[in-house]
Amino acid sequence: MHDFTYRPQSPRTVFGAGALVHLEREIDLLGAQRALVLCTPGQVAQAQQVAERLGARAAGIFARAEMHVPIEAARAARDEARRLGADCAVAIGGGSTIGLGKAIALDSGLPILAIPTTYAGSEMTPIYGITEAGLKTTGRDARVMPRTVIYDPALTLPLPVPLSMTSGINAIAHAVEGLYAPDGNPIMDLMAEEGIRALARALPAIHQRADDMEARGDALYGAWLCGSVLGNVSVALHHKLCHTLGGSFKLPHAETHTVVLPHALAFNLPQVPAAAARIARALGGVAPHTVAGVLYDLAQSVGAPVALRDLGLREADLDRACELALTHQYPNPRPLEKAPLRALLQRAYEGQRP
Ligand SMILES: NC(=O)C1=CN([C@@H]2O[C@H](COP(=O)(O)OP(=O)(O)OC[C@H]3O[C@@H](n4cnc5c(N)ncnc54)[C@H](OP(=O)(O)O)[C@@H]3O)[C@@H](O)[C@H]2O)C=CC1
Ligand SMILES: O=C(O)/C=C\C(=O)CC(=O)O
Repeated sequence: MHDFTYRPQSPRTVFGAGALVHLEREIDLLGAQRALVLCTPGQVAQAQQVAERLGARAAGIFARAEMHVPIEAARAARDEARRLGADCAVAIGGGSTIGLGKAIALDSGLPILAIPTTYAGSEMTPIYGITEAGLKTTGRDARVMPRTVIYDPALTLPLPVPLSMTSGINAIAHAVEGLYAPDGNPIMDLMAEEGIRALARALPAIHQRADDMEARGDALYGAWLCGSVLGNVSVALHHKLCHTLGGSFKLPHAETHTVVLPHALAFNLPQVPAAAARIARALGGVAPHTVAGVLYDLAQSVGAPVALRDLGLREADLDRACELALTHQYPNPRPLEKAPLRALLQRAYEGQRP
């Protein structure tokens, strides 16, 4: 029996190969005249392409986005936006660049137009994260949700294959946890299942051929769906573990999601049969009790990491990681207890197949 409350939250979304040509139209629709373009230091060429397209409406480029949005970068970007009189920010890049745009918006309400070039999904969420003195704070605020998102698969062609694989699995993780979220709903379930299906199809194809435009489009379509799920529901143990490992042990974001997902899913699986059935369908009709192992195999088959020890975590850190994951718990279908959680972390550390 369905029982839910749903208030859709979604930016205006423009999707298609070559969709960047619609940038000027979308800036017009925002009523903006001076756009500050944001990017990471390595993506200045793409940012310049955007600035050239905007011509006189480009206020400048701020190329200091970095992972987990250090407060210093957020303050510098806010100052730059103010100094240049920017009336919108165009964030071209992955979750780090879009996160920087969100940090500006949180403070100033500046509208953001996001052009994602990874599959992390931040562009579809009202979730922000800012790191100060080594501590990452996350929150939800409608002000940080991008007003417009342009998805152009052509812009993802240069995304290196290893990052494409882990970023895609980061997106799958949003959908997996959306399927057992206490505030989920039937629309989110459909989007989550279809998002997992699209990414599970696309990643092996991109692994085979990085410039497969069809597969790049499929992966970005999956990222849109999975990001939308993240934007509308709560997340659970899996995301908590990844935020702990990323925030306190500086593990890389997408790779950590990739390693942890099969283990967190195996932990919750007995409690979530309906979610398992949908994931199983999305993965090609496998047996529902095998989905955690199938996701592990997917990661391994596309050359993605499967062990936390290969991401730089020390075995001596596992006890502390377990303690941290038990504090300020996210709602989870299976209650968290120390011994099984510590065992989960050990298996993820060693890279055992669940
Ligand atoms: N708030 C939310 O809802 C969400 C937030 N996040 C946050 O986002 C961050 C992670 O985002 P993620 O997307 O995984 O990674 P990043 O945005 O950090 O991108 C990773 C790297 O990818 C490279 N890159 C990006 N796009 C391209 C491209 N088209 N071609 C070549 N290289 C490219 C960049 O390299 P270079 O450095 O060389 O420029 C960049 O450093 C984390 O801080 C995470 O917490 C993630 C998901 C959701
Ligand atoms: O940490 C943030 O910036 C907010 C959410 C996420 O990173 C989601 C995720 O873990 O992929």
